[in-house]
Amino acid sequence: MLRYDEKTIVVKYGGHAMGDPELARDFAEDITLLTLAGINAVVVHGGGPQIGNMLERLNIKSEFRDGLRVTDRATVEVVEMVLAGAINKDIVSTINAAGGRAVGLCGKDGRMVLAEPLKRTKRDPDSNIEKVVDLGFVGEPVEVRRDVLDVLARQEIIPVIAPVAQGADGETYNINADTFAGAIAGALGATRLLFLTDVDGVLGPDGELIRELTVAEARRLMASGVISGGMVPKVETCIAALERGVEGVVILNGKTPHAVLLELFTDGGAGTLLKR
Ligand SMILES: Nc1ncnc2c1ncn2[C@@H]1O[C@H](COP(=O)(O)OP(=O)(O)O)[C@@H](O)[C@H]1O
Ligand SMILES: CC(=O)N[C@@H](CCC(=O)OP(=O)(O)O)C(=O)O
Repeated sequence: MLRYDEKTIVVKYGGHAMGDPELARDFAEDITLLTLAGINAVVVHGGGPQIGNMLERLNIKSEFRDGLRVTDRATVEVVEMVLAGAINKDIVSTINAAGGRAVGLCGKDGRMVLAEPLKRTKRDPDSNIEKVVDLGFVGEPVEVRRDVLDVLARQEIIPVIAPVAQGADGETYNINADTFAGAIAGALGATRLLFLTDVDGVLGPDGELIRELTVAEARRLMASGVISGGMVPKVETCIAALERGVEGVVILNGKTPHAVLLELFTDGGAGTLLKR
């Protein structure tokens, strides 16, 4: 349940939670209401399935490794077009229609987020040597400047942010939206970080919803493969956010009408609450 002194809430709106116009209106109304109530609501969105559709229409093959899209130059162009273009403006329009004032941004705007190429290594099972996994233009946020968001918050303008950012090398990087949302929440000192996805939360080995999950349990479920695919970067981000001091980190179903208000204003909340 939301406390009176909580001011900044970051909501990650996943690509799988989008698509239904009625649910999109509910989401926009929830975000607008939070802002009217004096809360700085910040939206970070994804769009993985929508990028996939566009790549398919353009006949560009795409593959994921451990939940991240391998991103070559042609792919990053499409990623920026779909995320910072179509999806970002769609969410801005829906919030504006609900009576809020939204501004669409990506990490490049105002040099909000500086990206570095993601360095990920994996142990080769045959040789037992750590090898660098090359994901191309996949980035990680290494610096976040909050001043652009502070200016907007003072005017009660809702930032809607696409997870695309520039590197010091001037290149455009594709950042996993969960990771990006975690970095924004950390920089803002947000008290809550909500992940809206297409499942009720983290599901256990028998498909049951886990209402509360400690960091140690989450790590066990990732190691055993119960948590896999796109849920991995989400849970890893939750753990990092908890370590950075974000108090409430929740994964919930964005396909539930008014999921955000339900989570914040009912006793039991919804979805999976991650705890230290
Ligand atoms: N243990 C798990 N519990 C819930 N979902 C899981 C689990 N393991 C893997 N997943 C997958 O993770 C998906 C959510 O991640 P993702 O597809 O990246 O969503 P989003 O687009 O919202 O970020 C679920 O739809 C499900 O297929
Ligand atoms: C590096 C990487 O994988 N980037 C993601 C960015 C979008 C995203 O994360 O969208 P969802 O939240 O809807 O999954 C991608 O290209 O799909």
